[in-house]
Amino acid sequence: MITVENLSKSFLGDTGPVVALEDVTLDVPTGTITGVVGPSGSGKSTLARLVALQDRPDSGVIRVDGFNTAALDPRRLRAARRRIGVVRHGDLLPQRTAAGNIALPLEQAGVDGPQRREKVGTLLDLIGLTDKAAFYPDALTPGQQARVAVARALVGDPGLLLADDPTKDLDPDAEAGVLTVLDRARAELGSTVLVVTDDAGVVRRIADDVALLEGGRVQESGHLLSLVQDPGSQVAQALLPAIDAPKSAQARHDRLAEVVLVGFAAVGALLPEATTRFGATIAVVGGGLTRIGETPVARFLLGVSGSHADQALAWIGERGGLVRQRATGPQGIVAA
Ligand SMILES: Nc1ncnc2c1ncn2[C@@H]1O[C@H](COP(=O)(O)OP(=O)(O)OP(=O)(O)O)[C@@H](O)[C@H]1O
Repeated sequence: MITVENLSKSFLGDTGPVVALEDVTLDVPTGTITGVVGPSGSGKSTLARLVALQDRPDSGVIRVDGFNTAALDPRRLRAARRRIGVVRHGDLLPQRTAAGNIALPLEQAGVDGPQRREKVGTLLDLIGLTDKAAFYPDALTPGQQARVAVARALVGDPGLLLADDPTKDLDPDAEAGVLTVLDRARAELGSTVLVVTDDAGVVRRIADDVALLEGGRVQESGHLLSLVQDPGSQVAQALLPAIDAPKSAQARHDRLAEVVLVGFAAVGALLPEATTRFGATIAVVGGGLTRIGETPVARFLLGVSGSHADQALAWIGERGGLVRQRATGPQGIVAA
């Protein structure tokens, strides 16, 4: 179990100190995937280096299995580092096969042959590369190499799997393959995973929890599916489809409302049912549909017309849709 409390870190830049992280506290619940997402320069890689115990904070504490790592002697610090499986890109040993690369940390730890083979076999299966066990890195695609790097980081059963930008430079298929592996590590091995990325799509695809980092500070954090249903959430703004409807389209309706719908039932059935029940005309004027993990989530700008338009919107709200009316009159919240 790794905890991160009140971390701050500055560097000396060309024109003075640069604050990379300021008072960052992060909860990475056991057995979940937490995504830290933020723009370039927000401090993500600095945070990843500190969590990997490759660098020290100016202040704040990182605890591994309850121990404050700042107070550990060099031997214990090395042991704490081994509890964190860091996915390292592009440094597979070219003279070792895929299996040999995955096995290396076990060899270094003195694990015997049969145990090594069993563990490496399990991980090759997890990353879908059992048939490529004897291939050398240069015979693997970049996506396959990235999956081998994840397996190597997992081989010591780390308390935390840490991946800084795990889909960097990969094409969409290879990216999906790496994210599937991280997802399977959580689901099948019970791994606790921290992913640092500037790609909202990575967070949408695999994260249970999210922290939004900006200017070295955590702006918002929490359970992803809860945050997207929070009308004031910056995470929702960053991760849900943008609402971009032309003014002319907006003018044609009695009511305009932003609606967030979560889950198959809500996304598939609420709007058609509201149409039938209230005799309203409901048009999707803007926004779109996405997925958070396996859950479909829609953010639409709806144009609603008819004498029961308000009732239709209130009814959608009562059934769990988050409805914010943008009205042609004064703006108000119909239901939340
Ligand atoms: N070794 C360093 N020396 C000086 N400044 C640094 C150093 N490392 C990071 N910084 C600065 O700290 C801030 C945070 O950098 P960091 O690399 O952690 O951000 P990031 O979110 O990972 O960005 P990117 O996605 O572009 O890698 C930036 O202003 C960066 O220029």
